[in-house]
Amino acid sequence: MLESAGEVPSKPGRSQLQLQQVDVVTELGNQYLLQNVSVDIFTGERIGIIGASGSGKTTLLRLLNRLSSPTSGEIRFEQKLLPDWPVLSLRQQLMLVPQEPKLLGMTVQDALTYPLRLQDLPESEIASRVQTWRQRLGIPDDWLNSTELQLSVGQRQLVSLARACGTAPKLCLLDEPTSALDPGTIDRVIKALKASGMTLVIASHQFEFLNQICDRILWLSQGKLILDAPIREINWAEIKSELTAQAEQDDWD
Ligand SMILES: Nc1ncnc2c1ncn2[C@@H]1O[C@H](COP(=O)(O)OP(=O)(O)OP(=O)(O)O)[C@@H](O)[C@H]1O
Repeated sequence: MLESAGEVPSKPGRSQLQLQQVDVVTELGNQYLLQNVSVDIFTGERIGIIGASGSGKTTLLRLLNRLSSPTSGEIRFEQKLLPDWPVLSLRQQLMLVPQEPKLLGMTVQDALTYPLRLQDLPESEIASRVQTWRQRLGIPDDWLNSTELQLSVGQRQLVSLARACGTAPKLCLLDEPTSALDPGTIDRVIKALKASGMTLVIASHQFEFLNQICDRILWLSQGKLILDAPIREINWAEIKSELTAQAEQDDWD
């Protein structure tokens, strides 16, 4: 039996991110990657996005970070349309941690401090934030001079999570953040992210992880939002069996 994250707050905070009737159509115009997606996300919520491979989870996260634009529909962050935000300012507040994190040739130490220097923070604040997130996520001293070539995928995931969280974004978009992490490290990530108070939107195939951290689940199927429900209403066994049946059907098609 999965132990859930708990009740959704009865009075959520201010609406922070809104999608209204969002469509994304391929360049050739022959396939919907997202179709008529409308969602309202509130400050401090932790949202999980589930769905089969290719169902549109990454497409949605990239849209929210303005790495791509919807074909139609509107997206607002803090009540302002995304195209009206200066892109750097938007990405500092609404940060994406991609599925395959890169350190761009930097050492771990430089990767952790670089985005904080871009924010012009005092050195003491930079050191304190790096230390805090290294401790929360368990990043040891002996990784600091390594580059991504010397790190495992899971180690890179942890570093890119620490790098993003250190900048204290208002909302963090996480694409498969724990896919390569061991169970003990996943527990540590859950504790750290919950304690941060950030709004989180997490795409993941790891139901146990989502169940422990999220208070609401969105289910995408072939680009359509087919479920938007609080965690207490989620029947994981049913979802798993539907996804398995769908995958078997896809194998036959
Ligand atoms: N630029 C593009 N042009 C055409 N098709 C695309 C483009 N980008 C993504 N797709 C397709 O869009 C669909 C959704 O992809 P997406 O990466 O969002 O899925 P996902 O749910 O994140 O999958 P996974 O769980 O495997 O990460 C897939 O069928 C993919 O092949």
